[in-house]
Amino acid sequence: MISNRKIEHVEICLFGNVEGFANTLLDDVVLVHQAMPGISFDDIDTSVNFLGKKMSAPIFVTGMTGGTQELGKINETIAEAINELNLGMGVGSQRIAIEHESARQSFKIVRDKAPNAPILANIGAPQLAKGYGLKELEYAVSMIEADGIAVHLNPAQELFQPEGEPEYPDTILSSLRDISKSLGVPIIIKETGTGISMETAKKFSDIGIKYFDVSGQGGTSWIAVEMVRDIRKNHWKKESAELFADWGIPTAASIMETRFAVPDSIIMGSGGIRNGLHVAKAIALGADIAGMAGPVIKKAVEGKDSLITFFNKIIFELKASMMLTGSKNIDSLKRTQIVIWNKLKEWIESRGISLSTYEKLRKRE
Ligand SMILES: CC(C)CCOP(=O)(O)OP(=O)(O)O
Ligand SMILES: [Mg+2]
Repeated sequence: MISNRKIEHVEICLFGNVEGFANTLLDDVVLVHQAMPGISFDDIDTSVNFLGKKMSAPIFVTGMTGGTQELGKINETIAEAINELNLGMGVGSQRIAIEHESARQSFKIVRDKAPNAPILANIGAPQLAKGYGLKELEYAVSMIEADGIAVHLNPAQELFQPEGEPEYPDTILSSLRDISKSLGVPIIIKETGTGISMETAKKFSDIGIKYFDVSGQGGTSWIAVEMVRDIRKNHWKKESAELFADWGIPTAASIMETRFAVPDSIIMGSGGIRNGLHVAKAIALGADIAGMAGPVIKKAVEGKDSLITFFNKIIFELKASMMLTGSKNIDSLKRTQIVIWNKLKEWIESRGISLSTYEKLRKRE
């Protein structure tokens, strides 16, 4: 029963050991301190526009859950918090709500509680290879009056999921190209903890899709989540899942690869973003906004106030990073001076990305 998988996913993300298998490489990005910042803390403006709507800060809760009454409660708490703070959020895969009418309210509650926020619908790419088309994506969007839809790419997770569907034929690309022409809202290509490469970003920009949620390695490992499910079921894949638990492209590298491959893309830097300094680094490195999931759901189950306190801490840390780099707003943060060293420098050199070329793209010159 699909709802069992939905509940297991959340329970494992909350209480399981599914992080720390890998590294975002954000530690290899240093924001250069400016001792004479030229701005005062209270003058800092963290607002951004995303999906045609204004957010108070470049912080987006990426799609996680939905499908049952209790999972709907989590969506409700997150929606109340992002509504109060003028942030944005996505929902978890709506496949369950397309297949079961009873699951719809757990997603609809998000728009009810956040009437003006930028909100993303969510469908998995495997379903596009198994008959889903414009009708299903339009239904997912209309269910929550979404401003866009995240199509999640999760081949690694499907490979190790006991009941997984590791089916990613190129027909998904032609189907998305056709759907994007009539859908009416943008399609965001969203990875799920293993990151987007230059080659993958290019495949989607070639069909006119330029929104990416990179969801790189370094946060929740969805291979590890499915490994836990394999172990519980004593599934033969469990040991192989452990071998691949740290598979993927580190978040910092994936932001750079996507920006380099598609200079005019809109990038959500996500995967292991845990604090406001990570948010600032992701944006300085080349993302337009930052995405968070794991830490948000952990606070959401403590209640709205706990989640709001958490977001306020993140926003303070973002503003502190902006103060100490002399960045008065998010556009200037995108152009602030950075150092890229250690493993991240080795990664981009071995991938043929020239730092001088990248600097121009990063600063949108
Ligand atoms: C997107 C992923 C991180 C979580 C959902 O994976 P899933 O295969 O259970 O999603 P579906 O219900 O769409 O198959
Ligand atoms: Mg799936």
